[in-house]
Amino acid sequence: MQDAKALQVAVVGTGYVGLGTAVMLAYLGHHVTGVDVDQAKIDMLTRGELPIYEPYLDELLRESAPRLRWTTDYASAIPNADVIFICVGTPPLPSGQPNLAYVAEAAQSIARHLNGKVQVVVNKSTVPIGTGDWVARILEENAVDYHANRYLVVSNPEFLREGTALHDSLYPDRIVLGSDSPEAIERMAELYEPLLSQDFAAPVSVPRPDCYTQPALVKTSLSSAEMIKYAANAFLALKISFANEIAGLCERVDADIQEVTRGIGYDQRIGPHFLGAGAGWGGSCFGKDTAALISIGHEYGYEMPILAAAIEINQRQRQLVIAKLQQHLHRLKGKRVAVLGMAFKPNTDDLRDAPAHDCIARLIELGAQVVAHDPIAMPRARHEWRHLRYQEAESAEAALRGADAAILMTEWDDYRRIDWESALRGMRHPLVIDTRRVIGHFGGAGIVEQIGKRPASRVAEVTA
Ligand SMILES: NC(=O)C1=CN([C@@H]2O[C@H](COP(=O)(O)OP(=O)(O)OC[C@H]3O[C@@H](n4cnc5c(N)ncnc54)[C@H](O)[C@@H]3O)[C@@H](O)[C@H]2O)C=CC1
Ligand SMILES: O=C(O)[C@H]1O[C@H](OP(=O)(O)OP(=O)(O)OC[C@H]2O[C@@H](n3ccc(=O)[nH]c3=O)[C@H](O)[C@@H]2O)[C@H](O)[C@@H](O)[C@@H]1O
Repeated sequence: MQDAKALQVAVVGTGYVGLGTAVMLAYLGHHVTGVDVDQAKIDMLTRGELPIYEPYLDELLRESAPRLRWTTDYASAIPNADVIFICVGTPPLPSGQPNLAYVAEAAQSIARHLNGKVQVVVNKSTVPIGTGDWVARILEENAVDYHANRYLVVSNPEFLREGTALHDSLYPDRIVLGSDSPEAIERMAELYEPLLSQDFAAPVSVPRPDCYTQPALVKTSLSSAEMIKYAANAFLALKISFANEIAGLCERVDADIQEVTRGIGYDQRIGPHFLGAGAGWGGSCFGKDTAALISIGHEYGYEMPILAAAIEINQRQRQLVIAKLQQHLHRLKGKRVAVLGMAFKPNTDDLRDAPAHDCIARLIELGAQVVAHDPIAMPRARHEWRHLRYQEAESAEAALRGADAAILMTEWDDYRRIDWESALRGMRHPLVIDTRRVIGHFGGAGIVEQIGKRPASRVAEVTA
């Protein structure tokens, strides 16, 4: 716990972002009430159980428990709050625009319980530019006892990644505070003061990373902060798509994308991160946010061809996995294909827009028999992917046994520990499409094909 002035905080929405925010702020010493409309989620949290899998969340939740409370009742959370965070979902509509219905509902519910003293309402959800002003209007129209200049709106975008959410919350590169009210920015800086301080005492459960540097505090207008979030995600998605595009050419010109990205990554203007070629990006945000940015551009008659290309390349990567299987096996009908990894990335059980989903769906469409495994996400997939007819395997090795081919979709550490030479020997046809560069040097019998690798070493065919 830190020595900062403790503020009363309400966090509306207890998904990845809401939980990360609530637990981090409680650790900083603030008194936090998490509000959600999902009674089952609130019941779980009240019992000390977690609705999602996220490393370190359990430990930090327990460490901060005395300052955390969970409820579905806005009336018990909002009136006393100095700062109110909106962390509800903004999922994509078929048009590409984000669905702002949950933000609107949350803002209306908050408005009904504002108390007339100065309260800061913070948008942490990813929302189109202009939403902060729109939320301010909702507060104004729905506040029971409205006082001008009492409800200050701030955009404080979230940059956490699933799987490392607590590290990203406690040790961010930057904190962006966008508001047209200096008073609101001041209160937010007060809230984050412990994180910005040299003496920040890191929690035992989430140790400070070796490369830690103090976060930058970026103060901007409301609109710039909203734009920063979209621009950041779009740029990261773009980097990955760029690496994937170069990877395709590498395969054709006898180069290796991993060597190429290592070579360009040392250039400080480029940097080594987010150049991992493979099955492309997935998850709940890159697809949604690139589509949203394009749709915002459309509203202003402004085309964004780079983003459109990034999305197209990303879709192509998912198809590439199946194409590689077809190159080797020709017809997939009746073939048994092992799918290793279902979550969109390791260390999470989040399945939203996971590349594995589209690959499994396509394999089933082509008549293949799919046997899938994921160390953490299988129970969730049982429910969320019940429309897909695949079999579950109790282990990766069991999935591989007797398979005609395997596709490795998520780079879980468990898959690095597999004895690949022996696993390939147990397959009916020893072929693995390793989309995440999990399998290291391979000299056994079989074919390990990796994305963006020169053909000579891509096919390691050695007779046993
Ligand atoms: N998942 C991630 O890693 C990140 C997400 N974001 C953004 O943060 C926002 C939230 O994302 P997630 O946490 O993934 O969402 P989520 O879908 O996991 O959770 C949203 C929560 O809000 C609750 N909710 C919906 N309407 C409500 C209402 N009226 N009152 C109270 N609770 C309500 C839902 O029941 C749910 O528990 C989105 O805009 C997303 O783009 C930003 C950075 C990272
Ligand atoms: O707005 C959000 O929701 C978040 O979106 C991403 O975080 P997240 O989606 O949780 O995970 P990432 O680590 O960014 O991975 C996204 C996808 O890109 C893929 N990826 C990532 C890196 C890479 O080099 N190559 C690559 O294909 C991953 O496998 C995954 O499918 C951003 O990294 C966060 O900063 C942001 O807050």
